[in-house]
Amino acid sequence: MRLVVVGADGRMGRMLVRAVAQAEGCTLSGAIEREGSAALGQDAGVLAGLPPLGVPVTDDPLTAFAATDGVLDFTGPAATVHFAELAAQARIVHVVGTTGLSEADLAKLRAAAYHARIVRSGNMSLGVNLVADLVRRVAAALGPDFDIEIAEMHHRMKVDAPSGTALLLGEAAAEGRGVDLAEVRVSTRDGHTGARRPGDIGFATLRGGSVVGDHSVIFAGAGERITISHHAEDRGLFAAGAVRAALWAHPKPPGLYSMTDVLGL
Ligand SMILES: NC(=O)C1=CN([C@@H]2O[C@H](COP(=O)(O)OP(=O)(O)OC[C@H]3O[C@@H](n4cnc5c(N)ncnc54)[C@H](OP(=O)(O)O)[C@@H]3O)[C@@H](O)[C@H]2O)C=CC1
Ligand SMILES: O=C(O)C1=N[C@H](C(=O)O)C[C@H](O)C1
Repeated sequence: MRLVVVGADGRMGRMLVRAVAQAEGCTLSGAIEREGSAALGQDAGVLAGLPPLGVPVTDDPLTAFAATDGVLDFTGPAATVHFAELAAQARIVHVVGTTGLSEADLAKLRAAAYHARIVRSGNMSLGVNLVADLVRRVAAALGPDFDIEIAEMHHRMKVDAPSGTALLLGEAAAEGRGVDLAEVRVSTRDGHTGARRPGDIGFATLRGGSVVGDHSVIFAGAGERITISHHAEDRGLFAAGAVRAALWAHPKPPGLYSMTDVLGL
């Protein structure tokens, strides 16, 4: 399968280039960065710390998408919406790891999925998706007597909050409880907040250093507390998941899929 990496000079972009180069059955057919990027013209393999792959970074996604089977996209919301339109026109696979997408962005992805095969997840690792399944079942089993709080910590350069993974875990908890996350989500607390509203799902965001991704879902009851945690130690996890998602989606009909579909959970 031919794959293009967009945002090829980013933290995840470089990991994706490595994962594609090392995956059986995949070749890197293009590497994209934005206009004016210092990475333009450089070999994507060399940028990723590999021997040259003969794939220079360009700012021309249209040409790259016309000669590929799929695109791996861990960039930013505006770029991802743009790439989704181009991937739909080219009828290719679009793996979206980008987080911080708004409801309007998601609606555009849903529209693009009439023509493209899109796999989107706030976290592409097997471990987090297994944890989400566990959280859904624990939330259903414990019921509303247990308060649910989700804590996350990421590196100092992360720009969106709560993390995509925290929201994915929140969705799982809400689903287990049979409620809509939007109705019960509390993302900030500051000042005289009053007592906790029963049924709320709270989020706490920490940022600092080089943390790849830590998440904990806390079920706090009267006299006992259950904590389910995941610690990502290497971004290679997410890149491997993205390549797996692209290979999985290649023969599928157009649609919007998740890692739960890819992993068969
Ligand atoms: N779902 C998952 O499993 C994971 C998701 N993520 C998400 O992936 C995203 C990227 O994270 P990370 O790699 O750390 O961020 P980086 O900022 O390191 O990388 C993003 C890259 O995309 C580039 N980019 C942005 N806009 C465009 C554009 N229009 N055209 C081409 N390139 C563009 C950026 O260039 P420039 O610097 O010039 O803006 C940058 O090189 C985030 O949303 C993050 O939350 C991260 C890890 C795992
Ligand atoms: O920005 C990151 O780094 C990460 N983003 C994703 C998220 O928002 O959950 C996944 C992972 O935790 C790393």
